[in-house]
Amino acid sequence: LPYGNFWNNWPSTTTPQPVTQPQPQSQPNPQPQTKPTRKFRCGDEPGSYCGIYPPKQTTVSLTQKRLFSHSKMVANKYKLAIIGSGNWGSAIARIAGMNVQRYPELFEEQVNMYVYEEQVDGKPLTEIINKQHENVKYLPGITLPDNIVAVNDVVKAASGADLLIFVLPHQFIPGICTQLRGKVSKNARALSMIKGVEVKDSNIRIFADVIEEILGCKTMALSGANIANEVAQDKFSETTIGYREGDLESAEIFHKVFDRPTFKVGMIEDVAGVSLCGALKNVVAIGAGFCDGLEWGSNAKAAIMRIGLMEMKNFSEEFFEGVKAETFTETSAGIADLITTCFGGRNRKCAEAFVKTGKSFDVLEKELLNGQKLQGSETAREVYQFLAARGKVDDFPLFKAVYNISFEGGVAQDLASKL
Ligand SMILES: NC(=O)C1=CN([C@@H]2O[C@H](COP(=O)(O)OP(=O)(O)OC[C@H]3O[C@@H](n4cnc5c(N)ncnc54)[C@H](O)[C@@H]3O)[C@@H](O)[C@H]2O)C=CC1
Ligand SMILES: O=C(CO)COP(=O)(O)O
Repeated sequence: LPYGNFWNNWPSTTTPQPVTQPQPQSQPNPQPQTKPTRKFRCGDEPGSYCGIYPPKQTTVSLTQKRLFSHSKMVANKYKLAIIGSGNWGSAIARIAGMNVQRYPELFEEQVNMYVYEEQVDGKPLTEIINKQHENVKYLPGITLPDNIVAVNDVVKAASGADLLIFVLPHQFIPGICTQLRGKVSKNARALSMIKGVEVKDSNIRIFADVIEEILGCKTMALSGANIANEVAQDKFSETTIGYREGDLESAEIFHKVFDRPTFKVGMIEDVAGVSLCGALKNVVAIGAGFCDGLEWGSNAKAAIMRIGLMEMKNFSEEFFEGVKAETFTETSAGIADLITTCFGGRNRKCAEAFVKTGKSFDVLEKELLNGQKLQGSETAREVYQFLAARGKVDDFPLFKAVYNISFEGGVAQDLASKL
């Protein structure tokens, strides 16, 4: 693997490694040190830094020192709770459940997983999960580790947790966080895996900010090219943690929760960029699905993806501060997730069916997804409403066209002429 050098070099033992500082070479005419023009370089020469992951030696020593001297660590172990149990929620619970067993010195073994209770074949889903260790509705055929415990009360599920992972369809987050308000320690750290945005009139927020504001605990984001069924089968993929300015320490703890040989976790100091990539690529995937429904072929889909990437980046840079261009072009959360979703995701699938059947997205979600939720059509509506409130709709012709075709009766065949 060409990038194997810098994804992750976590040690297999907990023994701190000595840091070897590179010795300066004596040169007859030393040149003044020039800063690289790019903030991040990609390559696997020693010391290279792809922007996704810091170089090996620094990371190993820093991480070990910080994690193992952290006051929480000395007193007791991190307790993890997963808030959500859909297709991705269950896949990520499997990963986290295996990793907390891999690092028993760091984490408490039991991981509560909040399950929105429903009856499946006459039995509560929580009961089925706890007996069979399988989420038969949202991730059938995959065994969950037996330290994952399904809990149907979100406050009980989160009780005592130091690390909270939010992985629910975005429309349910405000309700869930309101139930949790005041019930979660402000010292807990949270991570949002939600691919969506919150829009209220001319205001827009990423869900890491929504969660942080309601619960009062530091929240970062994880997003990537992660079709849940593939991750659950241990097919290789990458993902990206976007962390707050200066908070690499928290990111490193979550890195321990998720990183595995087949699930490589990169990190970048850009919580907004990572979150917005995850939300906006779903709108582009609706456009890609329209292309498939129209049987326009690969060139057309590539064009939608190219234009979509530009709109994702322009939108994020215009309305959010500190977003990094390289999040879009160099991380799994950016270009890689756009590609996988436009080829293999639920949004693409339903948008293809939208064109072929003429049914609405609400109907198709029910008919095709068996309880799973579409995020892209709702995000298209929310982004359009936000842009309309800001008077900026015409600056984003793809987002505008996806909304028009999805909700205003626009003709899918006119997609290209609208761009
Ligand atoms: N499935 C995938 O491949 C991936 C999904 N994501 C993102 O992860 C987030 C969660 O998606 P999934 O886990 O796939 O969910 P899902 O779409 O598979 O499942 C829907 C979930 O919502 C729950 N639910 C239904 N009504 C509810 C209510 N009123 N309150 C609370 N929960 C309710 C259901 O019980 C179920 O767990 C989304 O933002 C999605 O975009 C991210 C990466 C991959
Ligand atoms: O986010 C995803 C893959 O990274 C899944 O996308 P869909 O919701 O379109 O299936």
